[in-house]
Amino acid sequence: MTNPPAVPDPWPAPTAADPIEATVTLPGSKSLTNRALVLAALADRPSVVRRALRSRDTLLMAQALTALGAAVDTSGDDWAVTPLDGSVPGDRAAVDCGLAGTVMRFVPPVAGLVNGSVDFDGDPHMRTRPIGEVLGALTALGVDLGDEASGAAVGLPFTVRGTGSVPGGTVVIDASASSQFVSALLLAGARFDAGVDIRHDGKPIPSLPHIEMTIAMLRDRGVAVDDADANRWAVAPGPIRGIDQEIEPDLSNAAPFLALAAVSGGSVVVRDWPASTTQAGDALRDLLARMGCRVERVTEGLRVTGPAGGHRSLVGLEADLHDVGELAPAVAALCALASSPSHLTGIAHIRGHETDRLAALAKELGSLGAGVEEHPDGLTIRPAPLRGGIFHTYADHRMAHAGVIVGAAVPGVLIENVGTTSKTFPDFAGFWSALF
Ligand SMILES: O=C(O)C1=C[C@@H](OP(=O)(O)O)[C@@H](O)[C@H](O)C1
Ligand SMILES: C=C(OP(=O)(O)O)C(=O)O
Repeated sequence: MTNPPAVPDPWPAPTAADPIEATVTLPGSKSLTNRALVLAALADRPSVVRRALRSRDTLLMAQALTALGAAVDTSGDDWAVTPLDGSVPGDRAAVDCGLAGTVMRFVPPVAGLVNGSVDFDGDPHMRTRPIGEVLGALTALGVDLGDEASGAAVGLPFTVRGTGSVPGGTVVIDASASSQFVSALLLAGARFDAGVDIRHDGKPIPSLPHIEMTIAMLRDRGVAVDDADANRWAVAPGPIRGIDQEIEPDLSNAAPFLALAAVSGGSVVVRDWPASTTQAGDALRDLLARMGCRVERVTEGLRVTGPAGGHRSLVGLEADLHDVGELAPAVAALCALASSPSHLTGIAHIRGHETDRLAALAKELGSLGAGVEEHPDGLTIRPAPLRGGIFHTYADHRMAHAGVIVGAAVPGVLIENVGTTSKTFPDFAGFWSALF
């Protein structure tokens, strides 16, 4: 893999002098790639993950599964995966979770299924992201977390002492902080001796489309999942079939590109937009239409055309983003550029994402002049003239996306650490600049 050229820090976000007309082919979905890798590592035969996303989160996942004894060939666009062989090479392994929620939540249940100790840690901020419910559940399901010195582990760093099998069974968790808690247990659950039967007890679970994605991918591989009752999921014990899967483009990462059509009054086509999908990013079709964009399927993919006059003609949005919280930073940036007020609700949980996104959006959009009020579970955003300035990202790829959207409309926006976009997008700055 060739490294993208170095970009200055802070990085001057390009501003659209004219309506942008572009057709883009976006890299693969992070959520689909990392699920496909985990399932391939647990499968009964080799798999291929076609058009895999090559980014920090997915390479960390490939490294983690390799450390546990799988083989992942990441040399091309299609990644061949040889399943785990039952033992951690060298009996002890270290897993770097970086800032990837999917690595921190999805890999520990897998570590229980191999023989050997696995030490988990990650970026400094990762130590604050929630995981305690998954660790508590794993203990209840018979996994040894080996934390006799400190009592029950509640976050990074922690160690899983795998024995090669997990008894499994019934477990109750509170997944109101992250849908990934449920996905984590479901992904590995078929390989537990008794499978897994998960009940959620707590406030509503966010990001439900991501649980649907997990279930659909398990069923594609022959795993029986019972999701007939709300807040309960049961996976029968049995093999996970190794398959070839082509990864869809990342529809959440389509947000800044479609937003570029919206703010510039231009037209952007995202190639290969799936006809049906479990990706949360598909909600952009509805959200952008409600803000005044024309959204249509065309032969090549999905076309969004911004209103004549660009962002000054966008209307504000009343939206509950509970199911699609990862879209909130890009949507908030569009709302800051719109001509009427917006209320974004249902997203308390995004305070536990790569950074406290509600606080970060209020601060950074506010520092450029936007009228942003922060609530416990959302944001109110009122139209106000915006100005240039530094936009801090807090190591959050989606904060960088928010910053470039504002920068497309407002001259003089400087993105601090735009390189943080490498979490889910290779050379985002180069790709974005090429559109202006
Ligand atoms: O399972 C997944 O792939 C994801 C689930 C969601 O997490 P939360 O449920 O923590 O919001 C989403 O925001 C994240 O970007 C990816
Ligand atoms: C919340 C996100 O990521 P993670 O998978 O690290 O939770 C995100 O990408 O918006």
